[in-house]
Amino acid sequence: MSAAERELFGGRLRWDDAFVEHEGAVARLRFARMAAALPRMVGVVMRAGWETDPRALTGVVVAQAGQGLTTAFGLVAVNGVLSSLFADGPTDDKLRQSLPALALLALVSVGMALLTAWSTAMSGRLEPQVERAVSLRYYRSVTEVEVAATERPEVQRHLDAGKFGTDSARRMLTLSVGVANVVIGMVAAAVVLASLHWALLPMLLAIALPKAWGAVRSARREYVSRRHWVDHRRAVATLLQYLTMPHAAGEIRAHAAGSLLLRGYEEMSGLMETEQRRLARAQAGTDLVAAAFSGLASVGCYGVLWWLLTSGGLPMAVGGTAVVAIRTSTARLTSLVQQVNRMYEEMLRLSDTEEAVRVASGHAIPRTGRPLPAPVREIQVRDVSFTYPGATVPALHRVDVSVRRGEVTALVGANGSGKSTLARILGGLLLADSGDVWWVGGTPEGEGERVEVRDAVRAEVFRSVGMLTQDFPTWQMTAAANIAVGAGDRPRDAARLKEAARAADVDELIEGLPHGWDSIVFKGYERGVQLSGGQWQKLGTARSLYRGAPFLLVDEPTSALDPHAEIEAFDRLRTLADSGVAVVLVTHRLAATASADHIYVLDRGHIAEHGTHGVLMGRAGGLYRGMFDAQAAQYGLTASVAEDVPAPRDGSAAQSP
Ligand SMILES: Nc1ncnc2c1ncn2[C@@H]1O[C@H](COP(=O)(O)OP(=O)(O)OP(=O)(O)O)[C@@H](O)[C@H]1O
Repeated sequence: MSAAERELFGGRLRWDDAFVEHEGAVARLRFARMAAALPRMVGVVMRAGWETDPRALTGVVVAQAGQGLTTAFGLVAVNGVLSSLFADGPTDDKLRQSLPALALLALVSVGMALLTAWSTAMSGRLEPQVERAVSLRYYRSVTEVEVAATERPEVQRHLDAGKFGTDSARRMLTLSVGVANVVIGMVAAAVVLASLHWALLPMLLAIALPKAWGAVRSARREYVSRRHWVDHRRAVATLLQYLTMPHAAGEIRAHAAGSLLLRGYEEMSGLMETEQRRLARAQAGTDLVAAAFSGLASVGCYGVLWWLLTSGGLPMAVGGTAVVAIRTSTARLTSLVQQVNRMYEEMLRLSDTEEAVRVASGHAIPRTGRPLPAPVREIQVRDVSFTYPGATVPALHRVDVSVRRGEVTALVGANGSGKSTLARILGGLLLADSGDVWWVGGTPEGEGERVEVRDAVRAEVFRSVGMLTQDFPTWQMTAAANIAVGAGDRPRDAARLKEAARAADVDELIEGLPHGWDSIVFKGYERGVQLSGGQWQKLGTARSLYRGAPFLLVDEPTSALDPHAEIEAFDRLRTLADSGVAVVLVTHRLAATASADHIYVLDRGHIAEHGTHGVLMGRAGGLYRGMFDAQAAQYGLTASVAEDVPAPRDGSAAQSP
């Protein structure tokens, strides 16, 4: 382990053997399993090819088969030429007799060139399509995985490992075509050889086997090494990424973080070089052993040929053809070994992608279920507990919360008390470990039918929720796209886009940008501009409003806004609630919660208090009052002044859970 590894990542970044074993990676490496998996993986690639461009795939297959046949004809022609030349008689006659076979040889060369060109054109057309098909399958299944499942390290590792196999599909196709080409050629040569003399075939195999063994052994060694070093490799790549990230540029210079990162890179990549050296040495050793056995087999092969010729078991012409076939087959073999070696590695990566798709579908968000009541009146969280995978303490413990349309519900509490987790439970992103989350229908006057979120059509749940998370994504796309991405399941509606931007007070800003709505809100692009933190937050709010959902979950929506903008933003949320939307507001700004209809105070995953602002302030020694007074004191307000904040709309009593 390097010093940088300890300093920056707290310890050794290597997958241990037990984990790799547990993941089944080593089991998958066994030769027999790999040999069995090869046709399946080639099948995956071929199926993707057939689904995207059947004509191109047919073209490739026909061209390959044609090349094999052409090779066989070539050897027959060589045999014909040699038989004519070795026959008794005057040289002129022998040459004349060999002319038809020579003409066939010329024809074979032309045919081979045409078929190679056709195969190149067809596989060039097919390869990118196969890569796209496999990538789409992988990324589609990854985006359908339950959020909670993505938090589990064993699922995350599978999904991560699968990423590397998407372009392997393309390379697998190229290699499959190459290998098929060589194999067909060799099979053709083998058939011709076997028909000349049965003993020639085992000789060819004896030359081939040691090289194949060496190739598989080296590929396997490299794969195991790559699995062990995957975290380390990712960490090194991250260090380099930081160096060029625009938002890290300031710290990299002002805090000299750049020197620290570069030192880390130098040390850690040095360690990887040591591993590369080890692999190269091991590979050289394996190659030597394989070459030695293959060489011995070649000597034996030519010895047998010699004996056959001298003992009269083989005519001279057939011996000549055999030498040509062995020479070309050995050249083909070298290319085969190189390609199989690469194919084996690509196959391992592709099988990681296949495994990721399988794991992802095992944790996919269900597509079916009960439809939500229409209209939904409120969400009732009942006795809900939730622990993040790998955590020892529950993030939520036996929580009861009701969120109604037409009201602002505030969630407050110390850092880590569970507010964001509760918001994600409300939004259907996380499913409770125990307890229920009911989506209740009806009108303000009366409760209707109810559906538990696990049984519901989740797509309908997502359609009913707009959300602005604390760390919402800032897409490197246009301002318009950054809002429209709030409803990726609908065609873009320009009028509603403008309306959402106006409601979030960001319309004038966008229209004033050099390229207006088409400005890319990321510097570095030709139409790129840089937005401030507060401007981004307004854009994020516009995105959640564009969703137009009856439930709006906003997590610290004003943390980057100036005081005036903040007051306006909270006023707008109030207006939105008055229009019938359920607004769930997660915030530390307690001045803003004063006008909320209901406030839940979380403490280490429990609901410690709930009620209106007025009532919670009436609880001497209460958590809410303590937090509010602490904030008021920062502004130099006395308790009596602080109590002058707007009164809640109703006078409901404080309730304790
Ligand atoms: N993805 C996660 N994986 C594991 N634990 C998590 C994850 N997200 C949050 N936690 C843990 O769950 C607890 C509740 O976190 P949560 O983000 O809900 O708190 P919060 O009240 O929103 O905090 P803050 O005010 O700091 O945003 C914390 O102990 C936190 O460390």
